[in-house]
Formats: sequence, structure tokens, C-alpha cells
Amino acid sequence: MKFTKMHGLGNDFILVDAITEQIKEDYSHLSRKICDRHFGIGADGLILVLPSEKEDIKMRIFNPDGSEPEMCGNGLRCFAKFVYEKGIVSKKIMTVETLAGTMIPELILDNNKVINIKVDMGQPILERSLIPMLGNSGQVIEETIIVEGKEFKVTAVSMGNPHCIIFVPDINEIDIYKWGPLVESHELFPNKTNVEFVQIINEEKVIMRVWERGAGITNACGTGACATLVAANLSGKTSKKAEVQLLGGSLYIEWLLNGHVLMTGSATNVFQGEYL
Ligand SMILES: N[C@@H](CCC[C@H](N)C(=O)O)C(=O)O
Repeated sequence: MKFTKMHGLGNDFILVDAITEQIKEDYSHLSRKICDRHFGIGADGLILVLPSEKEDIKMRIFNPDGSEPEMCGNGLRCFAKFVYEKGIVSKKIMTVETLAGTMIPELILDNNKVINIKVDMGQPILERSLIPMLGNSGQVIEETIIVEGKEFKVTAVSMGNPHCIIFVPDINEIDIYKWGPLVESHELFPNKTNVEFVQIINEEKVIMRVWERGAGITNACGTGACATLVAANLSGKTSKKAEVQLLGGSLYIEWLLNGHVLMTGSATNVFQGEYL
């Protein structure tokens, strides 16, 4: 099976053209095997290129634990660059079918090379039951939850996939290895959740660290950065446009007047290979 290894700010993926490659194995099982960093290729996710009946192309993504998330922001930028460079889709603005609906990446070119990708990530979902998070209906903005006896103020946002944002005064003081998995599997989140810890620098800059559902700590999370900007704006901490600094670099996020969220960032090819 031919594959390409790519990353978006150090959030790394194995991309496979599943239109050409005949994959007989169950995708979830395959993802667990090849994402393993010791016994496989190693990645934060497996991304498959598939035909779509209604859009230009379809993306499916699997976490390293084999679960299938609805969406992946960094993965989508890699996906758009991959299908364009492989000649699978020749449009610079393409429509991509995902489990979270249609996403619209736009390739930004310089001398025919893809230097950045801007993605219309659609509208965030704020209604609690749709995130989903248990409890009374309405939005969840800085609401107190108890995790193993400790109080956290959480804001819940879905970008197709669930995110729980926790603002902290100092990002270096939080033990993500401890609290990340506990919040991810908290009983209030029936589908589990991605967890973002966020320090506000100013109205236009924040630092974010993530514990991803099904993957653990990663260097960056695109949907998490979008959810963070929405949460920070809703709670009056930032404007509607901000740089989100992650371990692997920065994403630029804007919440437009039409309610859609725009994410701009890079995607990088690492190597190509054949999985035996
Ligand atoms: N890293 C991704 C998100 C991948 C999916 C996530 N682990 C989930 O289960 O929802 C991104 O860049 O958005």
C-alpha cells in the first residue's frame, strides 16, 4: 500500500489514496496498526482519500486508537494539498465531504507551490446536546465541572467534533498528561471530547495545548484551534480573529460575520513509502 506521510504543524498523518489502493483491511484496525510509532509507520491519524457522490472528494480519518472522528482541521489541510499535488482534484478551491459535513479548503499558491491552505470550517455548534454534552440545554460557557475532586471551568464547542476548552492562567502549570485523559472520558461527554488548555496572551493571541480524543497529546489541533477562538471570543477574552500558538507552530483563525470559522495554516510533505 503506497502512502504519504505529512504533517500540519507537527500533527502528523498517513495519507492513502484509497481510490487507487485496494485496501482489504478494516480501516479502524489498519489505523491502529500503522499509526503505532514502534510497530507501524507512526502518526496521529490515518487519512483516506475516497470518491464522493456529492462533493469533489471525500475524506475519512481514523485516530491511532481506531476511532473515527467527524473532522480534523490539520488533516484536512494535508488532505487538500495531497489530492491537488497528486492530480486527484485539480481545483484550488475544492469541496470535501467529511462526517461533519462539507468543508471548503482553498490552496494558496506561490510559483505553483502550495504554501498555505485556508479552510472554511463551517459554523461552530454551541448547543450543549449537539456537542454532545449532558445537562440542561443551552450554551456551555465557563461552566464548572468537577474532575476527580478538582473544579474546572469549561467551554464546550463542536467543530463537527467535540472540544472542551479550559482557560488557565499559565499553560506551563497544567499537567496535561493527568487532566487531559480524565476530561476526555468525563461522564458529561458521551462521545468523549478533545481537551484544550488555553492561556490568553492578548485579544489577538493565545497559547493552546491539546489532549486529543483517541490520540493523546499532539503538537497541534486545527479543529481545537477553531473551537478555542470561538470559546475565547464568546467569553469576552479575544476578538474574532486571533493567532493560536501551538507546540508545532501557529494557526490563524477568524470567526466571520456569517458565522463560519476560517482556519489558515501550512501542510508539509515528509516522505512517501510503501507499507508491506
Ligand atoms: N488533530 C485534529 C483532530 C483529530 C480528531 C480528534 N482526535 C477527534 O477525535 O475528534 C485536528 O487538527 O483537528
